[in-house]
Amino acid sequence: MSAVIEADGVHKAFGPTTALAGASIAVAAGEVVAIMGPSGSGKSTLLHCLAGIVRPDKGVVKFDGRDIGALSERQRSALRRTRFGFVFQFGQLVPELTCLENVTLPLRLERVGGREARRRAAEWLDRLEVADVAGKRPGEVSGGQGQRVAVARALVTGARVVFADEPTGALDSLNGERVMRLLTTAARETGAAVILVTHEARVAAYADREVIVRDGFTRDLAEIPA
Ligand SMILES: Nc1ncnc2c1ncn2[C@@H]1O[C@H](COP(=O)(O)OP(=O)(O)OP(=O)(O)O)[C@@H](O)[C@H]1O
Repeated sequence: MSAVIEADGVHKAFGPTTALAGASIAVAAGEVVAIMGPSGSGKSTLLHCLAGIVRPDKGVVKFDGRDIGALSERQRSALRRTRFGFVFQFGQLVPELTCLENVTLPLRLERVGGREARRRAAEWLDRLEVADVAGKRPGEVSGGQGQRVAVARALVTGARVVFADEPTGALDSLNGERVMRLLTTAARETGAAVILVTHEARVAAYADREVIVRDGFTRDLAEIPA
């Protein structure tokens, strides 16, 4: 498998707390991987290391075969903006902007012209079945609609990797499943890899593979004897 993103032997401590103690993972283009494990086991820290938000104390993170630890902060920030998409538990949409404007934002940051950015954003809202909320502000839409707008924003730039940290954590099961169905379908169509942190087996069921983090170590579920 040729990985689009991978971590090898990643260690990270916050003061006296060891969050990761040798975590490794490799995810291919178009693959959806669920990271599961007990609370405090290091799942979010692993996601943040893969996304170049947190710098590991030891170990390597590679995107497209390149060590992202060797990049400057500015280069890593450009990588996050242009190649990575993010969906968190609470959409983190900009409340003052309409849903359409929220989705155009990453394109405008890349200097895509206004008309083209609006066209592409509208297309993504449509794919995520939220075209009808384009003109509304995030405070005027439901939790499920807001998360679908957040998924559109994550994918609109042609992200190669989508990082989703408990993307359905604040939703009821029906809305959670709809978000997962649309996210995974869109990712498989575009060839984006999805790294999904979740507590819920029902959500992880949308992934191709599960990786378990326990006490800062990773284990591929396929490697654990039944
Ligand atoms: N910025 C930080 N400063 C100090 N300690 C931190 C920080 N981030 C994480 N930790 C600690 O590192 C460990 C792993 O945290 P992390 O958030 O990665 O776990 P998690 O598996 O995502 O947990 P949860 O499922 O509860 O969200 C925990 O003991 C946590 O308290």
